[in-house]
Amino acid sequence: MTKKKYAVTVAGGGSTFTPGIALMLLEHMDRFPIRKIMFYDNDAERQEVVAQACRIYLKEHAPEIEFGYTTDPETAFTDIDFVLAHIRVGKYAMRELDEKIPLKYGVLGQETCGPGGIAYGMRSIGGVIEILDYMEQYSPNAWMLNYSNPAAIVAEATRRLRPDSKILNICDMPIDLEEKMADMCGLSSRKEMQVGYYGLNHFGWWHKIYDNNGNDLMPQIKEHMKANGFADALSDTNQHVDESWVHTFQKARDVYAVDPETIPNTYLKYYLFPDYVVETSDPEYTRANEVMDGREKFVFGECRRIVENGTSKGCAFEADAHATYIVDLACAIAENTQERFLLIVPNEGAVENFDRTAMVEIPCIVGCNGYEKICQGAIPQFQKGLMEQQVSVEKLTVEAWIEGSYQKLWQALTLSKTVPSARIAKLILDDLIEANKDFWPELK
Ligand SMILES: NC(=O)c1ccc[n+]([C@@H]2O[C@H](COP(=O)([O-])OP(=O)(O)OC[C@H]3O[C@@H](n4cnc5c(N)ncnc54)[C@H](O)[C@@H]3O)[C@@H](O)[C@H]2O)c1
Ligand SMILES: O=P(O)(O)OC[C@H]1O[C@H](O[C@H]2[C@H](O)[C@@H](O)[C@@H](O)O[C@@H]2CO)[C@H](O)[C@@H](O)[C@@H]1O
Ligand SMILES: [Mn+2]
Repeated sequence: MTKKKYAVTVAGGGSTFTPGIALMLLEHMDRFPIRKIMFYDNDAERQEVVAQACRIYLKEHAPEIEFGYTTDPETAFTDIDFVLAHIRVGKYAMRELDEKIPLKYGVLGQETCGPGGIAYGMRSIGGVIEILDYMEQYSPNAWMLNYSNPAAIVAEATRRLRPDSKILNICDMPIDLEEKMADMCGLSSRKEMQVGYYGLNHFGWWHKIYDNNGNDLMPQIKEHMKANGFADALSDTNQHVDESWVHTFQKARDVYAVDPETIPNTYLKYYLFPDYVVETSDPEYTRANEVMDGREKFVFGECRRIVENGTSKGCAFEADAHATYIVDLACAIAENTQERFLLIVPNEGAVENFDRTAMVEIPCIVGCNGYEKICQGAIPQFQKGLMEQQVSVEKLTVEAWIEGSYQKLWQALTLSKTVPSARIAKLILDDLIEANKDFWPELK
């Protein structure tokens, strides 16, 4: 029997991740056959560069795949099976402001955490909902696999505004960290482990890790965490080589020390050590600058070279190894594989002693009808306390966006563990409003 072939739209066609994901899709055609790839972006000029290069690559490596790119929603979303969504509303220029504005007031500046994450959330909600609506209008049976950030706020917004939509919100940070933990245990892949995990996106903990024979791997992993955090297991791929990421993996040792019973997500450093993050930040040169000078220059330079040469031969692009989870997830839906993934889903009792309406990141089993949650039981007081504060920040942000409420956004910023007072929260908020006037709803 011939296997069904799928049509995929990449939303955020001009993303720095698009070439790596396109190459990765080609590498996995044996298990996820593709008949059409379409790129969609609302920045025609930016997308053009990436798309022209990918067109050449695809023609040379998979000419049987129909390829197109567009800024027209109907063309982008008609006759498709999956939307892979990685948009960045406001692009790096706004990420830079998200990071630099809080630093002016001695508060950390980060893409998805603290005030920067809240500001980015206020921009992303509308963009992601718009794409979801296009997908439902033109391909009502399609699924959206969303990894546009800040995933926690985007997921809460989709829960509130589009509760019945076919969208799975997922993050690749736990995947990367699980690969590192598998490496610490001498396993060749995270797929040789079964994990228990609970939290919010970029705010969670592993509480159980077994190998496929049921042996407890936590003692071994804890030894590594105690000594060097995740730094013992730096990936041998070319990802995360930037110094700032290496520091993050090392700093996980101190984050782990706060609760040695669990293994923390690296993002907890922003909430548990915000003073350290501020002290080690350069307010003139943040991660956005690093990415613009590094990944963005590299990707766009390489795309332009392919177009100039008229061939992709000798190009430096590689399939994004970490992104294979996207194919795993698409296959789980398309072929009912019932594979386990950490997804960001409505709690509804899966974390027993936590807000039922929270969007939690927990293991789920995925098949053709969506996901089933795996209960994680009751969580300890420390994690519960932190999560209650952070989930309230995320919920208030979404409420502020829906209601156009200045008051609620001020409360969200004030409640963030990264912000010292309501006074500082207000100063940051007023600067963010000015910077985001082209993107946020008007706040009253
Ligand atoms: N969840 C995860 O684990 C994970 C991992 C990596 C990256 N990401 C996310 O992927 C996204 C892309 O990251 P990047 O660094 O490549 O950014 P990028 O700026 O290079 O690409 C984003 C693209 O989205 C486009 N865009 C913005 N708003 C849009 C809209 N409303 N409709 C259509 N297109 C729109 C931009 O024009 C741009 O081309 C970000 O949201 C990032 O945070 C998530
Ligand atoms: O600062 P950036 O733009 O380099 O990265 C921010 C993103 O970091 C995480 O994603 C990593 C991922 O963990 C890794 O496996 C690989 O694919 O690179 C990604 C980007 O560096 C995080 O999960 C994302 O949400 C962030 O956007
Ligand atoms: Mn993430």
